[in-house]
Amino acid sequence: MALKNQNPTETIAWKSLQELYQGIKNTDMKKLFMQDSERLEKYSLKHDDLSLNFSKNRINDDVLKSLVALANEVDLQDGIDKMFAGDIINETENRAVLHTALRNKSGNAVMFEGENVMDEVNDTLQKMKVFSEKVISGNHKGYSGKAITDIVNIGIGGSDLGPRMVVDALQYYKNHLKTHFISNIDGDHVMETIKELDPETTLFVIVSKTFTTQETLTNAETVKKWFLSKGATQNDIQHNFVAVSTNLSKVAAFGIAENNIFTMWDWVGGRYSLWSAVGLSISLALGFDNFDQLLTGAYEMDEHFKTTSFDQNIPVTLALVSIWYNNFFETESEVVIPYSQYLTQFVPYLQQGSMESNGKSVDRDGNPVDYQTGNIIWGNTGTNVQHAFMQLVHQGTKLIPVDFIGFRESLYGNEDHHNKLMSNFYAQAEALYLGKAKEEVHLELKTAGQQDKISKLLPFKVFEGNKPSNSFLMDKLTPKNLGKLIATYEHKTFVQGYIWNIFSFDQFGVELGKELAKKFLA
Ligand SMILES: O=P(O)(O)OC[C@H]1O[C@H](O)[C@H](O)[C@@H](O)[C@@H]1O
Repeated sequence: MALKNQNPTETIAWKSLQELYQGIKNTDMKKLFMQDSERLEKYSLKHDDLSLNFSKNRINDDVLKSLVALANEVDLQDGIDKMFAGDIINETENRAVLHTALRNKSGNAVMFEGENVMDEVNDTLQKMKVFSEKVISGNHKGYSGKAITDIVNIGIGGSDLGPRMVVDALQYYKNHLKTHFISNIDGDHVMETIKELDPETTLFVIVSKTFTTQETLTNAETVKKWFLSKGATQNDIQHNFVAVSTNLSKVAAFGIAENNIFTMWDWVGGRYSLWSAVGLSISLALGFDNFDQLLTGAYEMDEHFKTTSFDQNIPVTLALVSIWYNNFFETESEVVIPYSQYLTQFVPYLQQGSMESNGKSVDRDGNPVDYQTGNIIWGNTGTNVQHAFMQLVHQGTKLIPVDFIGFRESLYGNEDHHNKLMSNFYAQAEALYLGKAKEEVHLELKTAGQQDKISKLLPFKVFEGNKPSNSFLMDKLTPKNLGKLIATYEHKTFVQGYIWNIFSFDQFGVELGKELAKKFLA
């Protein structure tokens, strides 16, 4: 069944949010904290060791109630249920959206077109497990009989960003296999990556849902030529090349043996596909058990998302608060700052997930929307960003809500570093919230004996404050916690797209450039 079609701006809740916005837009959050001694506790949500503190936002109980009322008025629960049930909610492509089935650990069936998709999902997972174990143990040999030492993932977009990010984020858990990612059509990318590789001991994983993507096919052909030029034969391809795709005939035409194809399905969107065989590089690099833990974490977040009331629901709250700024404060972007160097690739990954999903300007009826949809997502890791772009967030003219992501423990246990890292994590949220008033700056300069400079320097040293942020905290960066975090943002994206009354699961906006590039090439 199709998703409901409801212009969010015509709801009663939207109107009351507009009124509430007028009342609260300039309210100092310090005042809100003073008025309610339980604010921090009330505006924090927990799921196992993951907590979300969203108290430093320009919201109060009335705003939250109206945001939840908005979700109810557009019948968000119906949308959630339809997604999990395998309804054709990707209507423009006539597809179900079932990435949640890929991590369904409940043991329950997920029916699509009269069949339980879990049978095929589990078969593919089993195939990934067996294959990964064979490669890791050295039992799977390259064409000349040597064990594999290097894995090269060739894919782009969702067939690159997810596996690349997870392998990088969880490198602490990695085995001896070296992993490389080739995505760009830029020939220097492929040449730079393969120059040190030994064709005898390298396994190429070609990942393309459609197997028609120009970048991936060009890179795969280049790599195949290189492989064949190094003394390998056509028949050797079966030992050193595998593919992940829905397009079995195209993969076969490339020369990859049927047994070396890992299937995926139309109901998995590219940007939601790391949980499928698209995650083969993850399972190879980290071992299948770690991949499975990633799935478990995502599954646990799915359960939370599906069954928790909206006012206690982490992805829903995150989405609603984001809509509050995007549509009422008219902020344009959100910055995401993980305090872990391991999460360097997290924002590029989120950018595709969020911006390719919700960068739409017609509603589910095909009419232009007259309100803002997809946010611009950007960011990088703390503390690096404090020495780069945070100046603009603290003192620039734009209001930019921030998501901070931190961990209570580091992986190597270096307390000195971790304490310093986390003191910065807390300090940034606090600085954005508190700011620094004129009086404070005045006193500071006076105490420093710089009275003569006060009149000149004071305005430059003032921090307006009252800038919003959410803070995520988890115990440690584990495969399971990463799975939860990714699923949280996936569901946030879904909720936003649902409320904005747009289709989040197509991406026609990428096509025009592709078509024109073909013309230019000709
Ligand atoms: O996996 P593929 O079919 O090669 O697609 C790779 C990527 O390219 C497309 O243009 C889309 O924008 C992405 O959503 C997709 O992930």
